[in-house]
Amino acid sequence: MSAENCNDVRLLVMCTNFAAEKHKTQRRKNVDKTPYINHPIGVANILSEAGISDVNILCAALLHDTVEDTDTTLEELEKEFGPVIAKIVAEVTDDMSLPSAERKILQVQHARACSHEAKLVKLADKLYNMRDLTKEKPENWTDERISAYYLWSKQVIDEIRGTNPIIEKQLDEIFRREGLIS
Ligand SMILES: Nc1nc2c(ncn2[C@@H]2O[C@H](COP(=O)(O)OP(=O)(O)O)[C@@H](OP(=O)(O)OP(=O)(O)O)[C@H]2O)c(=O)[nH]1
Ligand SMILES: [Mn+2]
Repeated sequence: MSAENCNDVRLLVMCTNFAAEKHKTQRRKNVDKTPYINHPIGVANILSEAGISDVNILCAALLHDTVEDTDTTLEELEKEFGPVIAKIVAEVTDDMSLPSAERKILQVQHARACSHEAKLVKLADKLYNMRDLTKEKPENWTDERISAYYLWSKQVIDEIRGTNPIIEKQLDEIFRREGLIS
């Protein structure tokens, strides 16, 4: 069954299954080595909780790290799930051939030009990762690296404010607690 003939529920299940297969050998960087798929599912859950019901956005959230972190290509996503979902994923995918520091600068520079759909996925991605950071330090991360992640996340978020008040309020609670806003 091709994506254009699918109902929304079918599409969501297909994307969840696709992401689970692609991330199946990956783990988060926490001590318990949580399965990586918890992250994309959690990002989609943040969006759903905030009232987002656009299936293309929720599917893009489920798939958002497949191209960056697995052998998945954008062409594959387009073939499986259509151009709308593939484009949102493309917008939130870093060029992994570049050094980490350069990717971080580019995220700040490119954030504002992203589509509304991609900005929503970005907000939820950063919220999930910062919540993880407040729960537990990733293995081998120094306090300085954690502080730098909060600071950089705020730089990205500051470029895309006005996208979703519910998620931005939750982000601001974290930034306030970290002393990055008053
Ligand atoms: N906080 C946290 N992050 C973890 C953990 N395990 C894996 N990650 C991933 O690590 C990335 C952040 O670590 P960095 O060191 O800054 O990433 P980098 O390798 O791409 O430079 C996030 O990627 P991302 O989702 O692509 O987002 P982004 O940071 O590129 O926005 C996040 O999903 C964990 O246990 N805690
Ligand atoms: Mn992510």
